[in-house]
Amino acid sequence: MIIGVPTEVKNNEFRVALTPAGAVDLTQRGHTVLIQSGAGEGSGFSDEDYRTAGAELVPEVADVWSRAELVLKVKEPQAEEFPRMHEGQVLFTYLHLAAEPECAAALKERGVTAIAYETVTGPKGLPLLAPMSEVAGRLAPQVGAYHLMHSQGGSGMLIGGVPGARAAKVVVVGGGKAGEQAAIIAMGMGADVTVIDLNLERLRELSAMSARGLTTLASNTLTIAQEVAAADMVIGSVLIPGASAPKLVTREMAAAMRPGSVLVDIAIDQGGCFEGSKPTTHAEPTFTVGEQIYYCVANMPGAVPHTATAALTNATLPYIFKLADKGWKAALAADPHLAAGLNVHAGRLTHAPVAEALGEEAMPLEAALAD
Ligand SMILES: NC(=O)C1=CN([C@@H]2O[C@H](COP(=O)(O)OP(=O)(O)OC[C@H]3O[C@@H](n4cnc5c(N)ncnc54)[C@H](O)[C@@H]3O)[C@@H](O)[C@H]2O)C=CC1
Ligand SMILES: CC(=O)C(=O)O
Ligand SMILES: [Mg+2]
Repeated sequence: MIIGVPTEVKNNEFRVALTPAGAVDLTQRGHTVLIQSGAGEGSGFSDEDYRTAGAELVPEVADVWSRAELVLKVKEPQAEEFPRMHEGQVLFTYLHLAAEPECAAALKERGVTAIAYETVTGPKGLPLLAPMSEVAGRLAPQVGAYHLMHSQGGSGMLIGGVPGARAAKVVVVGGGKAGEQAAIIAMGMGADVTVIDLNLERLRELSAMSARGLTTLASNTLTIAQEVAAADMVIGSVLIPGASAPKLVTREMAAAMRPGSVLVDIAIDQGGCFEGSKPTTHAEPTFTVGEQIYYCVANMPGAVPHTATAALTNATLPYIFKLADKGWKAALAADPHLAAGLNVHAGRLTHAPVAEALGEEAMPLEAALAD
C-alpha cells in the first residue's frame, strides 16, 4: 500500500504521524512510505533519517496527498487540505468531528474513508487518545501555573505556595486519563488538588493511587459550583466518547472565582466543558471572560512534539500495520475496536455519537463494510 505522511499545518503543530522507526517497519512489510520533506523536523527527525529508514521523500505536499492510498496525520484536515483529499482515500488521524462540522462536511464531500484515533476503543479505555491525554494532562498544570503569574494577567498565586502562604487550589473536572495525569502533576507541584468525576469506581482508583493528598468528589452541579468558586485553577477533562462535551462549568460558576484565576479546558477538542470556552491556538492560547483567564488550546501536545510524537506513534503503529497489511475493510471487519474508529465513509457519518452531535443519522458499520 502507498502510505503518505504530510507535514502538519495546524497552528503551532509540530508533531508528525510516523517516526523513522515506523517507516522501517512499514517498508519491511512491503509498503511504500511517502514523507513530505521536512515533516519530521519539528519532532527532531530529519529527511535523512526517513530516507535511511526506506521512505521516499516527497517535496510537494500535493504529491503526497494525490499518491497516497492511506494518509496518516496527527490533526484533523485544515481548510487548505480539504481540496487535497480524494475519493476512496483512507485517512487515519485525530478528527474530533463533533467540534469540527466543516471538516466533517469536507470528508463527506470528498468521499474519504476517515478513521479517528480518538474513537478507536480498547479493552480498557481509548488506546489512541490515552497517550495524548497523558501529555495534555501533564501539561495542563504547567500552563495553568504560568498563566496564574501576575505578569501573565493571573492572580499572582504560586501553585505550590510556600511555608506560611497557602498553595493554589486546583480542581480537576473529569478524572480519566488526562484528569489523572493533571492531578498527579499538580500535586507534585505542591497544589491542593481535588478531582471530580461521575464514575465512583474511577474515584476509588484515583484515591488508592494517590494514597494521600488528593480529594475526590462525586460529580453534581452543586459540588462543581462550590469547588470552582474556591479554586485558583480549574482543569476540564471530561469525555463522553464521540459526543460534544457537557458544559459542566457555567459562566456564573467561573465568575465566582477570584480575579485572575485560570481555567484550562483540555476537553475543548470535543467542544469544551466550560460554558465560556472557545478553541484557541498556541500562538494566542488564552482569552478572558470577565476577570478569569481561559486556556483552550485544542492541540496542546503540539507544544511538546519530541515527547508527543513518540507517545502517539507508539500507540498508532500496530493499527497502521493492520490497515496497511489488510486494507481498511478487512482490518475493521477483523477488529471491532478498530472498527469503532470509523467516522466517515462514502459521504456519510458512521459513528453514532458523532452523527448525533452533528444532527445526522449514522450509516451502520455493516453497511459501510458491505459497500
Ligand atoms: N486539548 C488537547 O490538546 C487534548 C485534549 N484531549 C481531550 O481531553 C478529554 C479527556 O480525555 P481522556 O482523559 O482521555 O478521557 P477519559 O475517557 O479517560 O476520561 C473522561 C472522564 O470524564 C468523566 N466524566 C464524564 N462525564 C462526567 C461528568 N458529568 N462529571 C465529571 N466527570 C465526568 C468520565 O467518567 C471519565 O473518567 C477528551 O475530550 C480528549 O479529546 C486529549 C488530548 C489532547
Ligand atoms: C487528542 C488531540 O486531538 C491531540 O492530541 O491534538
Ligand atoms: Mg480541532
